[in-house]
Amino acid sequence: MKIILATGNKGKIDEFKKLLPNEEVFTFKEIIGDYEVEEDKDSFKGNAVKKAQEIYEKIGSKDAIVISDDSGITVPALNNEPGIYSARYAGTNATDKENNSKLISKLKEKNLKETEAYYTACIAIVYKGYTYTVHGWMYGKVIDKEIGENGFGYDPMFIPNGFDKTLGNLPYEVKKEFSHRSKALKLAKKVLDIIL
Ligand SMILES: O=c1nc[nH]c2c1ncn2[C@H]1C[C@H](O)[C@@H](COP(=O)(O)OP(=O)(O)OP(=O)(O)O)O1
Ligand SMILES: [Mg+2]
Repeated sequence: MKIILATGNKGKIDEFKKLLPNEEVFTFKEIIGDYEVEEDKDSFKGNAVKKAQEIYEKIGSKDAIVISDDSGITVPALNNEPGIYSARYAGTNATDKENNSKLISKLKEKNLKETEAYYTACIAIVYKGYTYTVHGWMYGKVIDKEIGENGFGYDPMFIPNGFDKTLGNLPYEVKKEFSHRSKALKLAKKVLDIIL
């Protein structure tokens, strides 16, 4: 099956390719080149739907299977920041490093060495003009420093429940078992089984 990912995030693309080893996975950039979808909705679902629908329209083939992912990390002790603003926490086009530094300063302001946090992923599928959405979550805590180089984004600051290391220091096999993205994609595969 040919699947087109409506994402420009390299970390997500690597994970989707590992999670879909038996499918032909393309990124939208390989098909239509550079394109930016404005993420102006107020939920992961709103932005995931917008990204998948806009890329599906741009590609212009009814039979294309387009999959988007809108995701982020929520820290209840910081009034649920950064949430849907995770990618632009430190400003438009902020790097992962800059976003992590901002989260670290926010935690330090509140003297929080560690606190509960969770990742959310909403995956939207668009096929034959119809849109389907599924969600997945991963629970754990964030710490006020970055440890390890594995993963991407906030992973060096995130310790999943049941572990004592950050995702920066855990192999991808662990993240693959429990991640918000893996869980959402399991549901997305069930949707594809039904609609294709
Ligand atoms: O597994 C994850 N491990 C670490 N960090 C993560 C993860 N999942 C999402 N995140 C963070 C990265 C980014 O700061 C934000 C996603 O923002 P989000 O708009 O969905 O993605 P993006 O702008 O990087 O790429 P795109 O919109 O093209 O899919 O949450
Ligand atoms: Mg984005």
